[in-house]
Amino acid sequence: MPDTTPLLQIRDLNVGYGQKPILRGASYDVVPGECLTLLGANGSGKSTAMNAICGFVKPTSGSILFEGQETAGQPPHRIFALGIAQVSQARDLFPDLSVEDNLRLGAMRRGGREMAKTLAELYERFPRLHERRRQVTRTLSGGEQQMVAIGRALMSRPRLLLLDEPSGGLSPQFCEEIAQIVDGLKEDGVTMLMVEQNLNLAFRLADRFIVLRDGVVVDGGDVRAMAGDHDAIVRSIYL
Ligand SMILES: Nc1ncnc2c1ncn2[C@@H]1O[C@H](COP(=O)(O)OP(=O)(O)OP(=O)(O)O)[C@@H](O)[C@H]1O
Repeated sequence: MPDTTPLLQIRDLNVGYGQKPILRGASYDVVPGECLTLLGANGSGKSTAMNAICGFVKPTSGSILFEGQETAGQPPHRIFALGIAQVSQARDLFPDLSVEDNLRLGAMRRGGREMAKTLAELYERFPRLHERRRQVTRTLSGGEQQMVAIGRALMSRPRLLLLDEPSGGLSPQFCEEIAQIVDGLKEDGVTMLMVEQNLNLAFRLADRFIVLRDGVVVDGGDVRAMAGDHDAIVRSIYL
C-alpha cells in the first residue's frame, strides 16, 4: 500500500511581489513517490509557487508544511537542508567551474567518503557527465548543462526535487534524454514537483497535475484517469 501521507502540504498560500498578488490562496499536496506537475499559462504563477517552496520568495500568508514542519518564510539554506532541492529555469550553475566541481557543490555538507559514493552513483545515472567531468561547464551544450543542474540537485539526495521547466529550450533529442532521466528518478521513488510547458512531456511524466490560473488552482487530477483526454486539460489551462 503506497504511503499517501503528504510530503508537502500547501494551504491557502498567498504570494506577491510588492502590492501585486500572484498566488492567491493556492492549496495542494505532494505525496511520496509521485510526480506532480504544475500547469498554467505564462505568468500564472508556476515559478512563483516553486520559489515560495524553496524560500526564495516569502509568502504573505498561508502554510507550507514539509514532512509536517512549517517552512513558509524560512530562508532557502534551511529549506535545502531539510531536503528540498530545486532545478530552476536559470539552472544557476557556476559556468567557469568544471562539471565535477558544480556537482560537488550540491553535496557540500557531505564528508569525503559519502561525497565520493554519491558522485559515483550519479555518474552511473549520467555516464555523459562522467565523460565530461573535467570539462568547463560553460562549454557544455544546453542539454548537458541541464543534466549538470539536475545532477547537482540530486547530489544533495533530496526528499523532494523541484524541476522548473526541465525541457525548456532543449532540442527534441535532449527533451527525450531529460524524460528518460525523470523516468529513472520515478522508478527510484524520487518525489518530484515539476513545471513543464511541453504538455506531451508533462502528461507522459506526471502522475497528477494541477492547473494554476492567475494564481488560483482551478483544476487538477490523475493524469491516467484523463485516459488521454488531454484536450480537457488544455482547455482548462488556456480558456
Ligand atoms: N521578482 C519579481 N518581481 C515582480 N514581479 C515578478 C517577479 N517574478 C515574477 N513576477 C511576475 O509574477 C507573475 C508570475 O510569474 P511566474 O514566473 O511565477 O509565472 P509562470 O507561470 O512561471 O510563467 P512562465 O510560464 O512564463 O515561466 C508574472 O506576471 C511575473 O511578471
